[in-house]
Amino acid sequence: MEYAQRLLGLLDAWPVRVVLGLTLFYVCLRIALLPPHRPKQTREVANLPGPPSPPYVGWLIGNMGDIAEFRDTVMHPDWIKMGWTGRCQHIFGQETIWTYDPVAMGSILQQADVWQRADNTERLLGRITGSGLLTAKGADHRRQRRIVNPAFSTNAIKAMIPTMFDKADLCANILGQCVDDDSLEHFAARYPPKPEDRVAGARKVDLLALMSKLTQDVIGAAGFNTDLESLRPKENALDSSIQFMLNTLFDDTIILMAQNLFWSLDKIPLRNRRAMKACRGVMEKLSARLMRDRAAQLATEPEEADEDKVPDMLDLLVKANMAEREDQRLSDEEVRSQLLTLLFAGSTTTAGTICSLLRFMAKHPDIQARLREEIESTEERPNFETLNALPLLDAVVRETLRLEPPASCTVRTNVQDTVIPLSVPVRGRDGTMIEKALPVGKGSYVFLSISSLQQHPDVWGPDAAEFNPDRYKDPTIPKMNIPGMWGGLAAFISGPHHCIGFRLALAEIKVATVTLLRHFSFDELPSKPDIFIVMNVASRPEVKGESGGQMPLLVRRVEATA
Ligand code: HEM
Repeated sequence: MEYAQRLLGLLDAWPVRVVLGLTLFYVCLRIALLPPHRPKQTREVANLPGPPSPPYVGWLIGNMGDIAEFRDTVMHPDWIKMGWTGRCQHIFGQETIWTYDPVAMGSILQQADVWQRADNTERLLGRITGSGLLTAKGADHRRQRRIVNPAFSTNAIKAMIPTMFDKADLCANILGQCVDDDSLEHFAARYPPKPEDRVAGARKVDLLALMSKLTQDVIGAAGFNTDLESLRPKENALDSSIQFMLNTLFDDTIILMAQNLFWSLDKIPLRNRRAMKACRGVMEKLSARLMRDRAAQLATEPEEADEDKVPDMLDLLVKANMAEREDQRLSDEEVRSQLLTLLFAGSTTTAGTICSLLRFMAKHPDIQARLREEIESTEERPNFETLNALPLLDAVVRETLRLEPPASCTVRTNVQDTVIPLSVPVRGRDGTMIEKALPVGKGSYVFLSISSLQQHPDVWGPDAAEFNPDRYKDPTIPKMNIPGMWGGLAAFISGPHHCIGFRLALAEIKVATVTLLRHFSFDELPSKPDIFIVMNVASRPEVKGESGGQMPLLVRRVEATA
């Protein structure tokens, strides 16, 4: 009794109260924020190699420190050395398995019914695009994909090439004005040039801004037969809302991740949340107008006039909206979401890739000169076949997508206990080898690191980290079978969710490169800003010390350099 009274007496001391209060708060927080589901951890997963969690705050922040430090490649180089498959910890004790073993990745991506997109990825994408292809699952996904597929066939892409050149020419005109004329300086660069970047006959230009406008207009014109008017040297609501959203999306990374894990935090009105809502509002208004106009047009068009016409994306979507058979029909909401998905997924990824490619050209003037020579050896507007027959252009696009893929990773979670096949054995924490298969419990998160696979020296040679388009002359490269759709790369992944727009993207990147390199040369800025790629919805270039996405390069007219 006396002992209990002495213990209670201790509560009068304020340090004891503070410690007890904090402990109680921590316990309540852990209970309130328990992740939605915890996978059953198998012995083999527990034994996977991986970085230790930091002391004291391990449960709270996991290995986020390492992840944040390497936002561009996503996987910390020290982790890569630990094994092709391993495990790390996200915030709030969320365990994540990583792999860049090509056999494991291929098997996971192929079994889309067992391995689905992770809820948190879907929730984030769903806020932007609604219930389109990027978020649909199972039978819904198969139905949506079947309906949209014809708009991405080789024939459909061939028919889009002239439109792509029209838009690329318009883009080149604006770029020309930016180079020649001070009046467009505000349009050309996000930040004014430093004194050393003011070079006669050349201009600092933010190519990300321009390429984003170009790729939006290409989707508008080629996919929806509509001028979205992003490529105008004036404010455009669609472009501004997309850029504002992308620039704010990862403002509060930890809170955003927490919101994606816990529904209870979803209502915090962060700036990025408001930006997402505003952007979705602009895109929805636009898609409602597109649907209304096309439905009216289809209703008045005589049926037989359609015979030779390759249907565009909007045709297919609006017709599916009117279809009588349920397995061929898309609801109003699904059509709207599909439009948002195509507009969004189709522009951010491709714009980033064109920027990366131009920067590689700026860093490697010798390759830029060789590529320009190849481009000048062909006609002004090469057709689909000729575009694909330019070997250096193909190798440069491949090398760009290898080193800076717009989606540097993707995450999957399994709906049942299963086994992941491995082609590269892993040494476990206890020193034993995990050889051919990794049993995993239902609800595991697996992080598929596209970048790590695409930059591994065992696959691409000792100079894997370097930009070297000539590596593809060696027929033994890549040295492993990569689970991908094109060029021996994983950039467009494989399986039922592989990128539906990969042919369109490749054609668009090539058309833009041919047009821009014919007329302009690209150099790094003399002030040598530290440009790095950050994870966003799609990877995005930024400059150290400056806010928002941008790709500033020094641009001059080719005639001026001759
Ligand atoms: C360089 C450009 C591009 C790259 C590297 C790229 C990459 C990818 C990747 C990796 C995925 C799989 C995402 C996942 O499941 O985790 C994907 C899906 C998708 N992409 Fe692309 N993409 C590009 C351009 C485009 C374009 C131009 C469009 C359309 C106009 C597009 C539309 C889509 C759609 C709709 C999906 C969802 C497919 C499904 O789940 O069935 N992408 N893309």
